[in-house]
Amino acid sequence: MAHRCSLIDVGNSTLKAVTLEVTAIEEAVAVISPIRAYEDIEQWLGAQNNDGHHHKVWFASVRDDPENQRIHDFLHQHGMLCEQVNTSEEAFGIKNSYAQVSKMGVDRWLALLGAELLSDGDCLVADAGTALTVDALIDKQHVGGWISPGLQLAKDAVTGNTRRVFQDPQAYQQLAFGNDTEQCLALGCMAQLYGTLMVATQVMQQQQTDFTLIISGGDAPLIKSISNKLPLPQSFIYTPNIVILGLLRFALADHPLKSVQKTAQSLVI
Ligand SMILES: Nc1ncnc2c1ncn2[C@@H]1O[C@H](COP(=O)(O)OP(=O)(O)OP(=O)(O)O)[C@@H](O)[C@H]1O
Ligand SMILES: CC(C)(CO)[C@@H](O)C(=O)NCCC(=O)O
Repeated sequence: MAHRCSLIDVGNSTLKAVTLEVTAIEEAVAVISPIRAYEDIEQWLGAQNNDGHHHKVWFASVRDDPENQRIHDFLHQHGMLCEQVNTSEEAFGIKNSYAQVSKMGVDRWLALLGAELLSDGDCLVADAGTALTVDALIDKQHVGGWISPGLQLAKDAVTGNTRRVFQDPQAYQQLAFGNDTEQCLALGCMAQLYGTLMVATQVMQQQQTDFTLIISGGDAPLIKSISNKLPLPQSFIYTPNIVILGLLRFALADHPLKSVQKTAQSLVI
């Protein structure tokens, strides 16, 4: 019999949530109404749960406990089972490199676990969200990573600490020099984002030549739009939300890896 489960990724700026219909026969999964706004989560969860069927929620968050507790309390009040996923030393055969694993953001850990659903071999996982994180995975071992400002944060850092630099909301999809303030700032911060990816690729190449670069997060479409101008590895993949794919592994932990990979490829959120 089919049952439902929901996956919730509480990021620094936005929340992403999706409900899956899991069928026992084909182990296929259908997506139901994804959302992005933290304020909408209670109404959304209420709507997912109104058929009275068994409903489990897999939840990961990089926010503070009071914000997480609010979601836990709501789920508890509505009789929904909730499993919070945290960063660990090892999961699904993938090993963490942190000496203190609890310090690593669960979004980075889930990105590494999700990467295996898109690429069978070694990979460099970039999540271009509020922060830009890059993490390297070789032979199922997390080698290490970087945390740097995301595109919007980088622009805010400059305008927040200067008097005469301003930004506009326009997306500049080019690798070029600018000719006015807003354009110089936008193109400069984009170049910083691309530069981080290019240097990460070079550092990875010192250890492994055959790997896939996976680019995810809210700014992945912008990076994709000029990827033909970047010296990136031969093999690269764009995916909207790799953190949700990490959660999918836990939700479908008893399904064969191949069918979870198939689900991951059809999961657009
Ligand atoms: N519809 C959108 N809503 C919010 N941000 C968007 C949207 N489309 C693109 N962006 C870009 O995505 C970035 C935020 O990415 P994302 O939504 O992945 O962040 P997040 O999950 O809150 O952050 P993080 O992954 O660091 O926790 C912003 O810097 C912005 O430039
Ligand atoms: C780096 C961010 C902010 C990226 O979302 C998150 O993963 C986080 O809060 N990390 C904690 C520090 C660490 O990962 O080492």
